[in-house]
Amino acid sequence: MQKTFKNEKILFAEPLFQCDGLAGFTRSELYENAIHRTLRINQLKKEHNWTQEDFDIAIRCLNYEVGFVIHLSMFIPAIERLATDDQKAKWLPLAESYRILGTYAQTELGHGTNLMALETTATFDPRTDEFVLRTPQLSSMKWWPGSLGKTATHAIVLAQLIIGNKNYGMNPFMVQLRSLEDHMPLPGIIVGDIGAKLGANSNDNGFLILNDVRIPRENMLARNSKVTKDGRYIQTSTNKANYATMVLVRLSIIRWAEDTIKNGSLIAIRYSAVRRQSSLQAGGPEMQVLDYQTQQYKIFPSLAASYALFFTYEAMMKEYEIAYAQIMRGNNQLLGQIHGQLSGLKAFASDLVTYELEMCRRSCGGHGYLKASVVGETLLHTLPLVTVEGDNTVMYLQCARYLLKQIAKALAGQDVDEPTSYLKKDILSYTCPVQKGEHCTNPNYLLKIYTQRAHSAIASVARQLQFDLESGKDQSSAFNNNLVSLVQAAKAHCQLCLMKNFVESVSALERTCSENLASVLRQLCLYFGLHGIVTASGEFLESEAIGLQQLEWIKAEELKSLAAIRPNAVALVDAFDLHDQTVMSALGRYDGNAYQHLFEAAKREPMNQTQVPPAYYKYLRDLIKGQPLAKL
Ligand SMILES: CCCCCCCC/C=C\CCC/C=C/C(=O)SCCNC(=O)CCNC(=O)[C@H](O)C(C)(C)COP(=O)(O)OP(=O)(O)OC[C@H]1O[C@@H](n2cnc3c(N)ncnc32)[C@H](O)[C@@H]1OP(=O)(O)O
Ligand SMILES: Cc1cc2nc3c(=O)[nH]c(=O)nc-3n(C[C@H](O)[C@H](O)[C@H](O)COP(=O)(O)OP(=O)(O)OC[C@H]3O[C@@H](n4cnc5c(N)ncnc54)[C@H](O)[C@@H]3O)c2cc1C
Repeated sequence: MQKTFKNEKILFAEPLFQCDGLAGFTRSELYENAIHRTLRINQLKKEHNWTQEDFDIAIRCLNYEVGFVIHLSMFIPAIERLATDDQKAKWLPLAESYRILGTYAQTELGHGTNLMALETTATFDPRTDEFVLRTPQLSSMKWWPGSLGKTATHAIVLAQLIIGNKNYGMNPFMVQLRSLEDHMPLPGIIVGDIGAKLGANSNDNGFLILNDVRIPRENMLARNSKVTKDGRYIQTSTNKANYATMVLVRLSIIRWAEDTIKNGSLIAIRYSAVRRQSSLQAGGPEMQVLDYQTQQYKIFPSLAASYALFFTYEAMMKEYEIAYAQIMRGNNQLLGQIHGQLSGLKAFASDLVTYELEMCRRSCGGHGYLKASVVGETLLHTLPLVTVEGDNTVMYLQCARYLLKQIAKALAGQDVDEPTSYLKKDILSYTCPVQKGEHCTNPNYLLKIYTQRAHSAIASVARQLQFDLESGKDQSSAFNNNLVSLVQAAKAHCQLCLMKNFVESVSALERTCSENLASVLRQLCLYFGLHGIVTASGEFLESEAIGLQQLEWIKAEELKSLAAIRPNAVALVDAFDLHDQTVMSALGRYDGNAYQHLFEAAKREPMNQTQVPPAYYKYLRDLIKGQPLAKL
């Protein structure tokens, strides 16, 4: 599942990367530890000639609990995508050698989603051949960018470009924030950390106020548009190309989601295999809770989602690489497709894993509420994924906007993109492939059902929009009147994508792997498909992709699937090949000694380093001895 990290032993031999001790760290300690880790991984990379992929896998092995995440995942990719060749030659060597440390400063206190309304300005001053960057008001200050608070020496600031009295929209500007001599903020720069978050507190997300900060004209990243010395704005590519960095990060978030749900399902399944509680026969032996159908119903979706997201990430990486290669050659033909696909899939993947991680946590009973189980911490660290790189609702709507364009092309008899080729089919010619109970065991039949449901959802909302427009609603009112259905259509398309990638990937694997492995993967793929229909049965019925009889067969087959997966459940999470130090959970250790590891973790609890707590001497002693308490 995860390319086995041949350097795991090297990494986890060092105390710095042993995660037991992170509990109880203060924010400053977490922050410092994260920086220390990234720089040490960099040293290991040089010492052992690791590849960039090894470096990335090392960071994933540490659950991204490292420093400079934005520098690595956004600042450098943004230079690669938004800078001219000369600008790349200047800035990339500095960034790649950590001589400058960067962030991607787009979101403001008052705006995150609506990029068109960003308030930070960059006004061209032809007299000095400079841009003057300003934070006009409180709501304009940059707010949230990772590493901005205490680390970044530079930021790619997204600002409204003003020339004369004309606004040329959002453009990217390289701005130095701190001195490279003493790290102090430069004149006109006010920066700081925005405060503690629910999770990811090793990251110094920050705020930035720009008070008439001057930068040379050459600091506008000018791959897609530039300003000449005499103040002319020249657009060399679509402004949408300035959004390219976000597309890449949305792809990375799908893999982040895959990594977190693998951790969650591994913890839940391994713990459920060792936890014995209650018995079915009076006086009989206590059962492994993994044998309760309800426990399987709770956690096998996370197991199936782990594999589904793995296959979808692999497929989308290939799709992205093709699109990116074309875009970097100036051909933006695939930009709309990759944006629409990754907007929706980032939202669907992060929604899916945050829901399933909570189910994994609940399945661990009381111990799921201990930090030492880690499944709760994993959820906290995953929660931002439904917001970062675009709030999920807004991302679904971007995907829906893409789907509406595609179905309009399909209905006009024009070519459509491969991911939406199903919209060319005649929706009325569909017949449900499941005509007998045993048909439910065919993933390809299920795929046809998913396809019809997605097609129907998109066609339905397109018709409703058309009806609203013809009834006299203006474009934005008609759109707002159908947002819920648009999100529903985008989700239907994304769920189809996951199912399609799962079915096609297993089918491809069957040609090379053993029949035993093929049958296990087929079973999991089948379960993923059945469960998806059951959990959204209303939409599948509404679209007439299935009828009540089919739903009855599918629900029965889903429950049978649980029993079929049970014998392989532990092996399927072991196949993730995750080191105990990656999972970090006392409940999910490979040796299965959950109680021993829980007790070891409790003994490490700082409060247990003394037998008598300080509070005893302050408050309890007199109380217990019946002596009057001093005024508190
Ligand atoms: C090695 C270690 C690394 C580890 C890896 C870790 C991975 C990193 C994971 C987590 C880190 C995350 C840190 C967080 C970073 C951030 O959050 S950065 C800020 C992100 N902000 C957003 O995403 C803002 C969301 N809003 C938007 O994208 C836009 O405002 C919009 C909602 C899309 C609306 O766009 P716009 O205002 O322009 O208006 P529209 O009319 O909707 O769109 C106009 C046309 O542009 C097309 N479009 C829009 N966005 C994109 C895009 N991103 N790419 C391509 N094209 C885009 C849109 O389709 C319209 O086109 P059309 O006119 O042809 O239809
Ligand atoms: C941990 C973390 C790290 C981050 N790192 C960075 C970073 O490095 N750089 C950076 O620039 N930003 C960063 N961000 C900011 C992030 O990109 C924004 O928070 C995100 O884009 C959402 O925007 P918002 O916060 O303005 O939410 P809003 O858009 O204000 O969302 C609030 C509500 O309004 C709804 N809504 C908004 N617009 C619409 C619409 N058009 N239609 C329907 N509903 C709508 C949303 O669905 C949501 O329910 C980070 C955020 C977090 C939490």
